[in-house]
Amino acid sequence: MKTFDELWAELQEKARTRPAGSGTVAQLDAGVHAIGKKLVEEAAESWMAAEHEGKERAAEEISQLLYHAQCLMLASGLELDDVYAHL
Ligand SMILES: N=c1c2ncn([C@@H]3O[C@H](COP(=O)(O)OP(=O)(O)OP(=O)(O)O)[C@@H](O)[C@H]3O)c2ncn1[C@@H]1O[C@H](COP(=O)(O)O)[C@@H](O)[C@H]1O
Repeated sequence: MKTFDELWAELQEKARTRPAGSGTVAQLDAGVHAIGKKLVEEAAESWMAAEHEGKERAAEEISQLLYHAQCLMLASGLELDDVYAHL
């Protein structure tokens, strides 16, 4: 198990070191447009899971939504504080 902040630190490190086989590096290379499409897909899957598939599936899909949101932040050059400033 990891927290949102721990995942963010891990993804920043992946972006910096670009290890072979990293899905995050592949996402970043695919770019903002591709990541944005994935984010929307995960949002829809989160909605459907929450409405029809129960708490466990909803939690799983929302975790993927958060992951792709972090990828979009990295691809856009955003830091956590840039987002937190609007909360
Ligand atoms: N938390 C995640 C995570 N959540 C979702 N995903 C990606 O999102 C996909 C989920 O999409 P779907 O369920 O729609 O499955 P899919 O349609 O088969 O996915 P694709 O065909 O689009 O790859 C997964 O296949 C992963 O590629 C994640 N990929 C990585 N992480 C974590 O990110 C960290 C870095 O990962 P790497 O960069 O791969 O080392 C690690 O701690 C991982 O656990």
